[in-house]
Amino acid sequence: MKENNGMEEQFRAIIEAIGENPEREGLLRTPHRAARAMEFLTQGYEQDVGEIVNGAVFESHNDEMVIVKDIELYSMCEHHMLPFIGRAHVAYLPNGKVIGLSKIPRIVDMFARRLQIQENLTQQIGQCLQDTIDAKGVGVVIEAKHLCAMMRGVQKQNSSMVTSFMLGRFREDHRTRQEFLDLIRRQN
Ligand SMILES: Nc1nc2c(ncn2[C@@H]2O[C@H](COP(=O)(O)OP(=O)(O)OP(=O)(O)O)[C@@H](O)[C@H]2O)c(=O)[nH]1
Ligand SMILES: [Zn+2]
Repeated sequence: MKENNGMEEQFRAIIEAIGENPEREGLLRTPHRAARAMEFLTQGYEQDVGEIVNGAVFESHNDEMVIVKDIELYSMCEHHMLPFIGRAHVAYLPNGKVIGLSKIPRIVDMFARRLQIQENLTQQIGQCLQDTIDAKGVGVVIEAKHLCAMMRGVQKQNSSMVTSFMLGRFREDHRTRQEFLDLIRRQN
C-alpha cells in the first residue's frame, strides 16, 4: 500500500468543498477511510499478471471450451469515478495449456480495480488471458450497471451495458461464439 501520498488531504479538501465540516465528529477519520478505500479500489495499478498467475498454468490435452461465468465485478468509471457493478463471463479454448481456476477472477479484479470504461476492461481481460495461455480463442462478456447513469445523469435504474471481446476461434467461428453465449445464458 502506498503511504501518505496526499490522498487524505485531498479528501479533506473535497469535504470542505462540498460545504461540510471536516472537523465534525463523524467526518474526522473520513479522509483516512476514504483514502484507504480508494487505494483498495485502485490497487490493480500495483499488480502485475506474472505475480497473480504465479505459474499456475498447467499442461492439458483437453481442447474443449472452459468457461468461468458470473464473476462478480466491481469497477469504477473513469469519467465520473463512480462504480460500475456487474458480472464477467470468461471463456477460452485451450491450446495445450489451462490456467488455474482462481486466476481468471484474479485477472478480472486486477483490471477492474483501476479507472476504466467497460469496453477497455473487457478487452484487457481477454488480451491478458490470451497472452498468458496462448489459447485457440478467448471470449469475454461483461454485463454491468453504471452508477453514473443511475444515481445521476440520465438516472436510468434498469438499463445495463453489455460488452464483449472475442479473439481467435471466438471471433472467426460463429458456432464457438454461439456455444459460449448459450452457456452463459443458462441459469446453472
Ligand atoms: N462507452 C462508455 N461510456 C461510459 C462508461 N462509463 C460511463 N460512460 C459515459 O461517459 C459519458 C461521458 O459523457 P460527458 O458528456 O463527457 O459527461 P456527462 O456530462 O457527465 O454525461 P452524462 O452522464 O450524460 O450526464 C457518459 O455518456 C457516460 O454515460 C463506459 O464504461 N463506457
Ligand atoms: Zn461514469
